[in-house]
Amino acid sequence: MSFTQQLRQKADSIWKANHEHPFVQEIGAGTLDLEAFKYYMKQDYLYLIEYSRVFALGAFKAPDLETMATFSTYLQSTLTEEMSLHRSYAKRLGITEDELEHAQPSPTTIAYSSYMISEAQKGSLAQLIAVILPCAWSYSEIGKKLAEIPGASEHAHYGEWIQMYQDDEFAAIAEWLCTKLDQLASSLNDREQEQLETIFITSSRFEYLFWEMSYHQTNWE
Ligand SMILES: Cc1ncc(CN)c(N)n1
Repeated sequence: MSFTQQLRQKADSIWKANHEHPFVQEIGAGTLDLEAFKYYMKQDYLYLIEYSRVFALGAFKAPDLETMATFSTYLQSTLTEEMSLHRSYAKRLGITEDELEHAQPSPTTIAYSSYMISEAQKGSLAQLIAVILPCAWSYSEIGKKLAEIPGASEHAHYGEWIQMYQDDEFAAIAEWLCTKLDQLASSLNDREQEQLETIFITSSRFEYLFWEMSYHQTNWE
C-alpha cells in the first residue's frame, strides 16, 4: 500500500464523519438550508484565498521546474475555476463581491487557514503537501459520491457545486499531490513520516470542523 493510501486509511473514521456530516448529506439530498450554504460560501472563499497561497508556496519550494509549473497551474485553477464557482453562486444568491471578499472570518476559518499557512511556511515540501492533501482529496471523494445520487448534480442550488467537485480535472489535483507525497515520503525516516501523518490527520479534522461551522453558521458571537 502506498504512503498516501496508508494516510487515507489512518484518517478513515474522520473522513467517514466528513462524508456523513449533515451539511454534506443535505447538499446531496438538496435539502440544505440556503442560509447555511451562503454562510459556507463566504467562509470558503476566505479559506480558498489562503489555500491558494499554499500552492504559491509550493511553487516556491519546488525542487524542479516541472513541480513548480504544476503548483502554479493549480494556483491558477483555484483562483479562477474553483473560486469562480463561489463568485457565480454569490451573484445568484445575492452576496455582493465586497461581502464575499471581506466577510468576517470565523474562528474555524482563521484556525484552519493559519494552520495550513504555518505548516506550509515552516515545513518541507512534503509537509506542505500533507497539509493540503485532505482538502483536495476529500472534496473530490465527496463530489464523486454525491454525483451518484440520482438528480443531485442537476439540483437548482447545489448541482453546480457537485459538478465542480466530481470532475476528473478536480480529482487530478489530489492524484498529483498523492504521487508527489509518495515520492517524497519514500526517502523519509519513521519520525518524519509520522509528522506527515499528524499533519494529514489535523487537516482532516479541520475539514470536519469546517462542515460543522458552516452547518451551524458559527462565528465569534
Ligand atoms: C474547507 C475546504 N476544504 C477544501 C476545499 C477544496 N478545495 C474547499 N473548497 N474548502
